[in-house]
Amino acid sequence: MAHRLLSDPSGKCLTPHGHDELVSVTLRPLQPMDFGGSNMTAAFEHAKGRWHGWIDNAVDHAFQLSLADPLLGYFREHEPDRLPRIMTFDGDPTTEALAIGFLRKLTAFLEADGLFAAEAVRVQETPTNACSLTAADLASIDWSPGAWARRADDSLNDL
Ligand SMILES: Nc1nc2c(c(=O)[nH]1)N=C([C@H](O)[C@H](O)COP(=O)(O)OP(=O)(O)OP(=O)(O)O)CN2
Repeated sequence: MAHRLLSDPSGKCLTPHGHDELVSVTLRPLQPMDFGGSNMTAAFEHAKGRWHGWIDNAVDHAFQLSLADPLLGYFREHEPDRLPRIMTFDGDPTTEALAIGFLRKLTAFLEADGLFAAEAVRVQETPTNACSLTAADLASIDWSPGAWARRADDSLNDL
C-alpha cells in the first residue's frame, strides 16, 4: 500500500510512501462445534473467503488518503479510473485509523453469514510499528474512516 499523513509532526510522512503491511484478525465462532462429525464449527473457507477477496482485490496496492488531501483532486481530474483504488479516511490514514476501518469492514462481512464474529485486528505497518484493536475497543469508538467501512461490499471509499 501507499499513503501519506498530512498531520505528521515530523513532516517525514508528508511524502507519499509505501509499507508492506501485515494484517492479522481473530475470529470467534458463533456456531457450536460439530463434535464427532466435521469436528469444526464452520469451515475456515467461510471465514477467510470474503475477507481475503477484499484484501487481495481491493486493499492490496491501494493508495490511502485523507479526504482533505489535495491529491484526491488530482485523481478526480486527471486519473478518475484510479478512484476505486483509493482508500479514503476522515483524517489521516494512520495505522490506528486503518485498524478501525478493517475491524468495521470485517464485522460487516461476517454479520452477513452469522458463522463467526470479529474479535480483534492487528495491523503491522513496519517491523517496529503496529496497532491492535479489539471488538470491545471498537464498541467505545463512534468514529469510522468512512461509511465504506460499515458496508459489506468491496468499496474503499464513498466517492
Ligand atoms: N501513531 C502513529 N504514528 C505514526 C504513524 C501511524 O500510523 N500512527 N505512521 C507514521 C508513518 O507511516 C511512517 O512511515 C512510519 O514512521 P516511522 O516509525 O518513523 O517509520 P520508520 O520505518 O522510519 O521507523 P524507524 O523506527 O526509524 O525504522 C509515522 N507515525
